[in-house]
Amino acid sequence: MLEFRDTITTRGDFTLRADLRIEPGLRVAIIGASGSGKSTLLSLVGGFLTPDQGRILWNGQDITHLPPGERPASFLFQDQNLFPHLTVAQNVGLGLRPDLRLNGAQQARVSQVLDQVGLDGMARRLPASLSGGQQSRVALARVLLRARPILLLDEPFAALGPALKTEMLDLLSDIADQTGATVLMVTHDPRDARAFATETVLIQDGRADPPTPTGPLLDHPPPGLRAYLG
Ligand SMILES: Nc1ncnc2c1ncn2[C@@H]1O[C@H](COP(=O)(O)OP(=O)(O)OP(=O)(O)O)[C@@H](O)[C@H]1O
Repeated sequence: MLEFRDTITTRGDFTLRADLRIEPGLRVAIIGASGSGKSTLLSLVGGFLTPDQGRILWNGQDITHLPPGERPASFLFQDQNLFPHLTVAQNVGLGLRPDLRLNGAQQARVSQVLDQVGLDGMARRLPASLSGGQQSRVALARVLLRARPILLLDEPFAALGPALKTEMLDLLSDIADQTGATVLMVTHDPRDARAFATETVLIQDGRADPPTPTGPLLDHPPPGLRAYLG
């Protein structure tokens, strides 16, 4: 279980408070207006930010001050953080060893996850020679390989068209099923939240609310969310 215990985080004039729990294996959407603190919440889990007060726990362990590399989390950004000078296989292999000295078994595992995300035959290509959807698949293959218990996604597929986005969300669901990961996904699109997330954390007025079931929240949004959804 992921817990925010009375955290208070300030960034300039902005303050975000969070006191909530997320059950293991849950898929959660993070929604809220622009600038409400969605990326801030993810950064607190990923270790890129530390709260001024309060604690963050994973399965009872205090991770508040752990550096990002020691957190139980993988991060997927919109730009997919691929290295342009590395091949598809190397970009994925980074998930296992940052120095890319993979042994035979590790190389075989890279091929296996590339197959799983539909990129067989593309191992030696460079990211620039791939479509946007294929680049997303490379990033997902790396996530699959790392198999961290928490997956943090900051609008990962916002640049893709609707059909491709649905395809990627389905693939992400499969990966979450396979790894049993707890997934926190920032999205501006309520359809993504409905399609992917069992529960949703709403951020408004400087506070991240505990997760509530996505369907009822979007069917009967509180006034602030209704204004945001339009
Ligand atoms: N490095 C920073 N220094 C000062 N203030 C910051 C910094 N980064 C973010 N902020 C402020 O923190 C607040 C929350 O930012 P955050 O990026 O978490 O919002 P968001 O909900 O993810 O926004 P968006 O939907 O536009 O991406 C904003 O008011 C922003 O101006």
